[in-house]
Amino acid sequence: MTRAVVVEDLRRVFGDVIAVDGATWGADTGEITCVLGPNGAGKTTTIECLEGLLRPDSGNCRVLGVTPWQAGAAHRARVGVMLQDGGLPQSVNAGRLMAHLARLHTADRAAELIERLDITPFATTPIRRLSGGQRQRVALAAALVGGPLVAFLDEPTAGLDPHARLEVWDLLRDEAEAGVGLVVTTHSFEEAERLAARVVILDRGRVVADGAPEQISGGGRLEDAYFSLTGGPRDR
Ligand SMILES: Nc1ncnc2c1ncn2[C@@H]1O[C@H](COP(=O)(O)OP(=O)(O)OP(=O)(O)O)[C@@H](O)[C@H]1O
Repeated sequence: MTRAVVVEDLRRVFGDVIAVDGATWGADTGEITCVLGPNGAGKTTTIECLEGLLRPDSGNCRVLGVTPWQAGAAHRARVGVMLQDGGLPQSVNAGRLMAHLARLHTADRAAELIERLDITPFATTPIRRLSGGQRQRVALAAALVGGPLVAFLDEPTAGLDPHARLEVWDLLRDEAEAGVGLVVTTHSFEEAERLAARVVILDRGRVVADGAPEQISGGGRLEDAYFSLTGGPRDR
């Protein structure tokens, strides 16, 4: 079976900084893979290679069997992307944006996602006027509106209030159950423990753990395993 996402011996440097240093891991459809790691561990750089926004210096990436930076429009329509800073146009409102994005895809989930993510109360407000959490919800809806087979979500619950976070977790579980492969970067152990079938921990550009959360934590807390694998807060 072709894996939804394959990262093979990936390496990407920026000048003197080695952002990703020979990382190998993968993710499957129908489940959530959470990618954790300290600031600067190489999570966003890896995800940007998988989205086709960056080319690695060496190694390989495949998404749905395709090399992302060589992929055409048909591939891009099957892949949802939520960037860390939202990457949203600022002067349109969420309702217009969702209607516009829906027209670019054959699937149209705009109305369903607006309802599900409780966007209606601010759907006519220009995006630049929205709160950080409201903008996050719009960015997530925009990533899922075309009904992707794989979605890359960079810290989708960062800055969300507890209610919105639970709504997003429910939505992501339902997406996975419907067969979507979700790759979610996060700094939340709770999020990884609650959502992930698989957890990948990066540290200094390398994979230091890859497996089911309970496998990595050995039946204890994921947080403890994370600190022991990444050196712990006092050692950094
Ligand atoms: N365009 C760039 N130019 C120079 N350095 C970069 C660039 N992009 C990333 N880096 C560096 O590469 C390293 C990895 O960054 P990356 O954003 O991938 O980390 P991250 O794991 O996503 O971190 P965070 O948890 O803070 O989002 C960092 O040291 C960062 O400063």
